[in-house]
Amino acid sequence: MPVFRALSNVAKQALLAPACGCQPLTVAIRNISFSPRQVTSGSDASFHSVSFSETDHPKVLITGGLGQLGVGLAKLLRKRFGKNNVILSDIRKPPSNVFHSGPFIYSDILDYKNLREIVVNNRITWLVHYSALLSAVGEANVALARAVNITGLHNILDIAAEHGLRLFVPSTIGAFGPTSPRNPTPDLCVQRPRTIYGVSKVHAELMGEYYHHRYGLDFRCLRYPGIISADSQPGGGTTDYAVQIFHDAVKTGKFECNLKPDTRLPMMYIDDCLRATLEVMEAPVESLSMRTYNINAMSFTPEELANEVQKQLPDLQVTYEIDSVRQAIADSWPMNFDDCNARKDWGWKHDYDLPELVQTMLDFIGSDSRISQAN
Ligand SMILES: NC(=O)c1ccc[n+]([C@@H]2O[C@H](COP(=O)([O-])OP(=O)(O)OC[C@H]3O[C@@H](n4cnc5c(N)ncnc54)[C@H](O)[C@@H]3O)[C@@H](O)[C@H]2O)c1
Ligand SMILES: C[C@@H](O)[C@H](N)C(=O)O
Repeated sequence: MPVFRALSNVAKQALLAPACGCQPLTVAIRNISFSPRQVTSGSDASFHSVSFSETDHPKVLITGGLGQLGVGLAKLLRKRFGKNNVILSDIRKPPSNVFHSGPFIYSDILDYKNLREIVVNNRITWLVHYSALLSAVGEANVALARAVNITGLHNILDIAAEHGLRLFVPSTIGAFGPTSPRNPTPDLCVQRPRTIYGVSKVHAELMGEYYHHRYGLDFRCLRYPGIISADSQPGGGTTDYAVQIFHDAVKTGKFECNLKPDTRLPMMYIDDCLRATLEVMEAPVESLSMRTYNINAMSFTPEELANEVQKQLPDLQVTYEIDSVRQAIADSWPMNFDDCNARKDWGWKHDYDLPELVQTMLDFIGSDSRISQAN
């Protein structure tokens, strides 16, 4: 296929050419190889008949979409861009309500060709890369975390650069470490995390910014705090206690916390997190003075959270059984996040502080458990 060889040569030349900050190139990053599944008879005609009205909305692919955050993000983006313009993907089987709520596709981010085929066949323009192993599960399986969080990211970056996508990759408070300033932690400071999760996220921030400067990739990244949600379960992180306390408080009236009572960490309600993600993706390029931003909402300790929950459920009993792995991780993370650049550049503003968070979580979980008791 001469055309593929020619493109491949362009890619090689571009990679060898000196970096030029003023005129970034978007080129094929890898040697392009022909995938027979990519062009099938019958699909070709519709592939080329793009109507202009269709291009008004982005066509979004969310990887790792069945975790704590993906389903909620798909719901928000579908409301804005239309149901069929947002495709959720994961390697797990979706529950039936998710499967029936909009397009879902199997996608393993370690399978480069399959990923490229999905992007091409669906004419994806925005990619939200949520697949990852979080901090605690990452420490329990370093080899897998390295593969998913680092090799998987390389696939995503190359596909996004080759196809001119706008790419969102979340980072985390976990991208900082014990030598970072912890109270508050600014956007730019020492980043020497001690977890494979944190190391992989610093790598993602740097690689994304490098692809932006070198190839013109429209890379956008937010460092999320611990995210708290009522209708989706966290995937094995250090901040998971702040979700579990609500479920246990409502269901059993007892909660055993795996972090010390005075462990302070930045946290955010999921609605704020997902709205921030949409806002930074829609922000005009000229408003972005950086490509990786801290975002912040609140910061509390387990004791402060328990006190706030006890204002509504005074009988809640909290005990502490410390998990040494999670505690060591939490002790190396920021206590407070400085997000002044996000507020200044693209107008970031959170809605939920601790009292609103607690009220919202208890209302949701309380009504959910009343419904299941009635059924
Ligand atoms: N939830 C938080 O508190 C939080 C905070 C900071 C940053 N983040 C980041 O946001 C993103 C989403 O977080 P989450 O809480 O939804 O994570 P999660 O652990 O709940 O979900 C991750 C998803 O990735 C999928 N996955 C794993 N291996 C895969 C593979 N090879 N190919 C495709 N998918 C694969 C899993 O099946 C899972 O559904 C992650 O990148 C995470 O680092 C989350
Ligand atoms: C903070 C975040 O990245 C995730 N919730 C974790 O604890 O690993």
